Amino acid sequence: MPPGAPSGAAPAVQVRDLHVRFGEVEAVSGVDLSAEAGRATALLGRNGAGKSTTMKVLAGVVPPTAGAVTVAGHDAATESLAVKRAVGYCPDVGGLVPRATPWEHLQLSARLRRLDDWEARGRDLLERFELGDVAHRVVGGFSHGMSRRLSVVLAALHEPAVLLLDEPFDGVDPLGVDATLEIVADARARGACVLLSTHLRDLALEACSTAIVLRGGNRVAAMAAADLTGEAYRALLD
Ligand SMILES: Nc1ncnc2c1ncn2[C@@H]1O[C@H](COP(=O)(O)OP(=O)(O)OP(=O)(O)O)[C@@H](O)[C@H]1O
Repeated sequence: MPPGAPSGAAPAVQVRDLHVRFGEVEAVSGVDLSAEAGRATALLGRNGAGKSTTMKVLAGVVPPTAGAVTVAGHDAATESLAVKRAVGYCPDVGGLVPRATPWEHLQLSARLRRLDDWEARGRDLLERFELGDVAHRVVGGFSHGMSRRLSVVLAALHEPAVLLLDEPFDGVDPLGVDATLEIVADARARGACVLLSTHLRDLALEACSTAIVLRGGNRVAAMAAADLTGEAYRALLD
């Protein structure tokens, strides 16, 4: 079982009536969702639907304004540190230090998480994402796609119980997409729960067995990914 994995059959991620307010803006207004260990769940919806905000709450980065959120058995409102330890989080933007190299990012992440014997896995992940040759180059000069790849590597390094990938395919070339799909498959196979937000319905269906659609801060559908046809998706977005 992955470190920090919940015991028993409770969903790895459980969200009940989540509200998140930023000043006057209600970014999330009453989302319910649950996601199981060993499965990947896609979070879809138009720009501003509340996907990234929901992901940030699940990552322990933004506190819920109201509602009940449990991640790997930890309450996101009161145990954000335990939540941060249990998850691997690829944020939609940012999170990288421009003057540090990929290898230094891995070293820092390993130190913060007190990982032993992480170097071989770190090297392997960089190779899989074709970042081996630039492992010692500062990331300030990286393209958008290279930065996205490194963010996925950092999220996956410690084999988290809950893997949160926010727009991992954004600007990433087909080989990077394949490497990300492999990471998702590996995580599912070792019993982790994966949540993946994307605008790309085809890739969501390829990576995930369940799809959740948000609109205007609300959940408007939760279904088997295979049932989310292009027509069904467009109807949910309108
Ligand atoms: N820090 C913030 N301060 C104020 N408003 C915010 C903040 N973060 C998000 N919002 C607002 O909350 C709403 C939901 O934003 P969010 O980023 O969660 O959407 P999203 O579904 O991830 O969109 P996208 O597909 O464009 O990334 C939007 O109206 C956005 O402007």
